[in-house]
Amino acid sequence: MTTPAPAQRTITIGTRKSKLALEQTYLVRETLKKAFPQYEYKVFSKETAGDLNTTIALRDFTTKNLWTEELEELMIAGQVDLIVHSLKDVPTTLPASCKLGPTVPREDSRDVLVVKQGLPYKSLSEIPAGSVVGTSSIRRTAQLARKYPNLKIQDVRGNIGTRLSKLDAEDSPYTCIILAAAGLLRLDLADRITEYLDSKNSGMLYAVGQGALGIEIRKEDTELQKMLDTIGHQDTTFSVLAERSLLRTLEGGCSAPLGVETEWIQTPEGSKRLRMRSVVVSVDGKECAQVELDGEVASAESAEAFGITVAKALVADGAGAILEAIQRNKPKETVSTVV
Ligand SMILES: NCc1[nH]cc(CCC(=O)O)c1CC(=O)O
Repeated sequence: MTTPAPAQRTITIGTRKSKLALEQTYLVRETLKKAFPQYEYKVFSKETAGDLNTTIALRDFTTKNLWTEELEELMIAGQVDLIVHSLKDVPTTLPASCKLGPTVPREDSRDVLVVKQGLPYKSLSEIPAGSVVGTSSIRRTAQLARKYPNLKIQDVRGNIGTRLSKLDAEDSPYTCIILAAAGLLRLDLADRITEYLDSKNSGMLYAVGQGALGIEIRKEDTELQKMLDTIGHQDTTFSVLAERSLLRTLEGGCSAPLGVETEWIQTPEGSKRLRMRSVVVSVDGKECAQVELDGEVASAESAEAFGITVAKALVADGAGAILEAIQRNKPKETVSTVV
């Protein structure tokens, strides 16, 4: 005798409508489908406040959680069951009834240089003094001001495709722009990458969570939690927990000019440690706090504890004063979301 199949749950995945957001959502859907073929999967996409307003510099927005809030409301109301985000756009504190689950392997987390089509420059160090670099990120701006004080920085907004067209336009002011590698790679635009930036070649560190996906669910949804436990990639999950704990502890929110670089280091004894480089730079590039630490990270708890340890070391190195100065100079209630 065969037992009747249990009623099949349909899992609705919420996402923004951008090409990148949809690509990332399909990736999670396919991973889930492969591990749990017995479920039905649906995608629900929605334009968020962040997508709809492309003129105001994002750091002047006054609504919080530009990219995430509306989708979270739908999830709390039960209309979607899971949201796929670019993790770096997810605030460090979530609504009380939501949480992030374990996540899939991270894409390349570095920033990249993209040079205007037709120009010969091969690296950031070759860009001539006085050239205009496009970025709207306070983190990229501050680090560029510190390492490349002779370059000029100008806002560039819009999704990745829009930014590339703005760069390549004949009358464009930009010589180059800085983007996340992950977005370009996921959109099959690797040929636009001129140089991968890191602590060694350019001193540029990336945003907390960059290149990773944030998979958000309702706290009470133990079924989906278990499914994510199965597909989750532990190295990624632990590194981003540590990075987000660092950011949360510094309390700069997304507006902190905080750069990180994490990597797993194999010890001679055969265990692994998480190495975290971190930097907080004043917007003009004149002040800088930086710390590199290795941490014993073998659980969610130790990952979060390590983030706090790095935050304390950064504050001891002067990060507190830099962040306070930024808070003081900002209009009240304003949050920056371009990271
Ligand atoms: N802030 C926008 C944003 N959010 C996520 C990505 C790219 C993908 C990622 O970092 O995961 C980008 C574009 C960029 O910074 O170039």
